[in-house]
Amino acid sequence: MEKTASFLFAGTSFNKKKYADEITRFKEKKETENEVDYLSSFERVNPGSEEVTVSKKKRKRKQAASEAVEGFNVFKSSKKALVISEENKTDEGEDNLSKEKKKINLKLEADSILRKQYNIHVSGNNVASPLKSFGDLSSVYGCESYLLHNFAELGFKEPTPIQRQAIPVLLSGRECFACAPTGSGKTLAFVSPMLMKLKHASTEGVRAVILCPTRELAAQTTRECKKLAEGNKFYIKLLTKKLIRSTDLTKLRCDILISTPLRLSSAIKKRKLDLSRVEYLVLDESDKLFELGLIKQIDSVVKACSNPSIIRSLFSATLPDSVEELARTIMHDAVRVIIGRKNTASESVNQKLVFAGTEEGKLLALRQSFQERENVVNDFRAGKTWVLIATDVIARGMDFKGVNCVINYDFPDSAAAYIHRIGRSGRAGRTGEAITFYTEDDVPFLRNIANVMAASGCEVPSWIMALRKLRWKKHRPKRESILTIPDVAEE
Ligand SMILES: Nc1ncnc2c1ncn2[C@@H]1O[C@H](COP(=O)(O)OP(=O)(O)OP(=O)(O)O)[C@@H](O)[C@H]1O
Repeated sequence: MEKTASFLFAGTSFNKKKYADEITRFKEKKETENEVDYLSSFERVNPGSEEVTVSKKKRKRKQAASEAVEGFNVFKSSKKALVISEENKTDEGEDNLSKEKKKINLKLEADSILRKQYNIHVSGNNVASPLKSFGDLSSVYGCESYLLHNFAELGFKEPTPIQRQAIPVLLSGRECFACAPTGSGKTLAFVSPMLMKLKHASTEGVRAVILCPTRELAAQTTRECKKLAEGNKFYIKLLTKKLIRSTDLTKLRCDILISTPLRLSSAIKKRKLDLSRVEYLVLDESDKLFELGLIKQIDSVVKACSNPSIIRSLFSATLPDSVEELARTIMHDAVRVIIGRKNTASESVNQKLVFAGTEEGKLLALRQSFQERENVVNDFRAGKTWVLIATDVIARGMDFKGVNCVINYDFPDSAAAYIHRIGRSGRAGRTGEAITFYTEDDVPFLRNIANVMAASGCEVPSWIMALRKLRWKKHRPKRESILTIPDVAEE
């Protein structure tokens, strides 16, 4: 396993003279336009200063990344690239060579068009072609019919953009960093290639591991895996306390094991769970998993998955540069897949900011937002909508189909927290709404949310955009216990 930090973009030298026309075309769409970097820029603010600084290293890497856009470097540095050897310099050889070259160019062009159509941005060498349809899975990759049947049963007609690109990348045996909006079908994007590659049920040991930051998400992912694997006898297991107590983990036979980092790392340590045969490791909501509290456990899982040909992948709707840098130290020749603009909120969520003034004002504003919204009340009465009062524990990954509005009662702690919270609505192509209450205490941090809103096309008052960007600080509201039933005296 390599330990350098830069192999993702290694070998991306580029003949600028030769591809001058293409460079001009691609320059119109610089990498910086594709990535909204507020997540990383917050982390790069010098402590004690309010100015955002962009390091030289970052600029250099961005430059390298922008040169690794769809196709050109692929052609240039591909192992399959055409090398005119002495033997090939015969007429016949050159003829074959130019035919082959033409074929490759046509394929690259078709890939490029498809990626543009679905807002897919890739970096890396020899990136597999995006899927034109789910049908490509059987015609190109020999997918068994049960999986396509399951897609149809679940009502999935077309692959979503992340599925179009991440599935072929993983099927071609490459490691992958993937960043795509909330609710855009990332689960299927990492589960399907696993099912296709694992083919038949395990006879011994654990073959694939999916790590999720919360127990609720791990349970949901297990359900999704089982739905997709229906018709094939895979052993898909959620690592629960019960499983740990009732099973000899040294003999666990499992195709896909889903767990939270703490549970898995303790099973490795205390119950001698062997992960040396694991062929696939997915870190879902990877930026959360790479946060300080979990990093030790992730490290022990990554170490335990010692199979040298393991394929690791990272999926999230938010992927700060710091996480990519860290992940790059463990990943090999990874492909980076970004859908739309990196670290942006889902465009199908209509986001609003509501000034509530004070803590008490928030409760009033909450009540008002329901009194004003007759339809919502009617829908609620009819059981069409429901209210879920939640903390950040279910802010990530949870897929509740009926949720059409998220209210951020307390201001989120980070842009990532905001993006994931509001992403509980507006999923799988449906529209949603997000309302964020803010008080006087929150005003210094408003600009951070406003940036996310503006980047996903929502209107933001110009005075908010004129505020200074500030490093995000945790500032928990201080309040008495609250009642959702109005006081009689208030009426
Ligand atoms: N190809 C598809 N066509 C239609 N719906 C799909 C497709 N793939 C997945 N879905 C549905 O989209 C919804 C969201 O998928 P999923 O939970 O995987 O999103 P996600 O990208 O992981 O979101 P988050 O970042 O919030 O975790 C699910 O209800 C899933 O069943």
